[in-house]
Amino acid sequence: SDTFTAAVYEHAVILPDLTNEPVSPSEALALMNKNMDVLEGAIKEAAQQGAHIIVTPEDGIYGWRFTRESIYPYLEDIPDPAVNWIPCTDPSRFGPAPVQERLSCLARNNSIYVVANIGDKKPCDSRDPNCPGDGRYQYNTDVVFDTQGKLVARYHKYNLFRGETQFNYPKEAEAVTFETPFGKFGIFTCFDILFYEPAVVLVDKMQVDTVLFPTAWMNVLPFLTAIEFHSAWAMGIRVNLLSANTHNTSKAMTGSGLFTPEGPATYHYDSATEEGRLLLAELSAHPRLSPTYPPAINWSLYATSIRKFPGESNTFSGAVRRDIFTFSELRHKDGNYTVCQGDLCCHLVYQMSNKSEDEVYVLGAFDGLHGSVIKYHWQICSLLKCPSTDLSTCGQPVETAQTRFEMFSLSGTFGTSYVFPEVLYSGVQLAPGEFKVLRDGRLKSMNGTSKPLITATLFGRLYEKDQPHPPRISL
Ligand SMILES: NC(=O)CCCC[C@@H]1SC[C@@H]2NC(=O)N[C@@H]21
Repeated sequence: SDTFTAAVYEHAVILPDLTNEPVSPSEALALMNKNMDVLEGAIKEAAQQGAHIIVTPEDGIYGWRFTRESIYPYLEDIPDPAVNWIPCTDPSRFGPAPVQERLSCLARNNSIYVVANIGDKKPCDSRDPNCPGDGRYQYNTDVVFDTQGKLVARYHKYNLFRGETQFNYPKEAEAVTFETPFGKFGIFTCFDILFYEPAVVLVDKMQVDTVLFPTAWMNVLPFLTAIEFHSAWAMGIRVNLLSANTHNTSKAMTGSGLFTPEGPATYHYDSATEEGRLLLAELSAHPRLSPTYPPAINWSLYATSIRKFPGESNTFSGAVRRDIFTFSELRHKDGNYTVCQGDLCCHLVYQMSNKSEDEVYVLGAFDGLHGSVIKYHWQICSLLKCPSTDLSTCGQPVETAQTRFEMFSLSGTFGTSYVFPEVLYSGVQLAPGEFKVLRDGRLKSMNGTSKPLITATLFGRLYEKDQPHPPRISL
């Protein structure tokens, strides 16, 4: 098929009680069944509306707040899909697997691919020098069941986020793919999206059409809210991304969407209620063959071709969380500015619709390692609203703005082809169809911004300059 209908469900996960003591297997299953009751409603609704595939979130079946011991009753042995297994029709083939059985039956009975995130356990012993002291590996795992209920994909999360001490790192990054009548799919989870393996490998080497992305993403302004970064990643790397976030406002987790190389097909962001939300859209099954598939971008062409940048003036340093940016204030209603840091020079031409005395915008540049334990290299050019007129606040989070722009054009001398274009409007809203990226690397508004602007950012990743991960320790 040329197109298919995809669904994601942002699920307000029912959490386990806060305890370090392991619960019994039946108590664990009772909690997981409560979550699967809700997911069942979403899966049935999606199937009724014609969806071919539905993605549910990371941690969506058992939540979080676990130790290595307390998550154990929630885990199942998940076999390699090569065994050709339909848990719905042969539930005890590999020992007790009630969660896989229920997910498989939901897929089979509703004729829909079901994507879920659960925990895998693999026993090991002293013949394996890396075997953890408690005799098992535990993995944060995505599973996919096809329309017959067959297990067709199993992916062990490679880039665990801080605090996921209940899980082990897999030895190697797994590039998991599977074919469907509506394109080739790849899968990874949450923090993985910021790294080369397996995310970029799936797109550039394995040439998947669509990435399945269960996530539990805490929003971080100004550059890493879920909808902002995930839509930018789909556009920058030019693939479909089906992103299902967990919904938990106290942890700033919200923001799911169906993102395409051309922009968001649909998205959801709700920091006010505790409701889940089902999203559906019709997407191209083979986006690379679509007439609207965007061309490859030379991200530094325009900025390096400017014969002489307008001189840098009045720059100052400011922190975006722990990253020290070089900023320059946009002092006038229109103009052009250049700001440099390290090997990166950022160039902005802009015209504001209204310049309010109460609002300050800056152009910022950052070229360096981000992160404390895992250090990975960012190159960022950003047009950014400051929270107040006090310049020392620039870089701190801001959710609302009043200033619209007649135009902006942002470019930079990036040393990478992996640059993700972000535009975020007041109220943490995306700007579908309102900006484009030119082949020479300029991020341009098309007819001005329809809403006030929080940030327009080119977020570059220099994967080859990332510091090696600290040892992937097994406990
Ligand atoms: N479950 C996960 O793996 C969450 C990791 C992604 C969260 C991203 S990484 C950088 C930002 N910091 C956050 O707290 N959220 C963002």
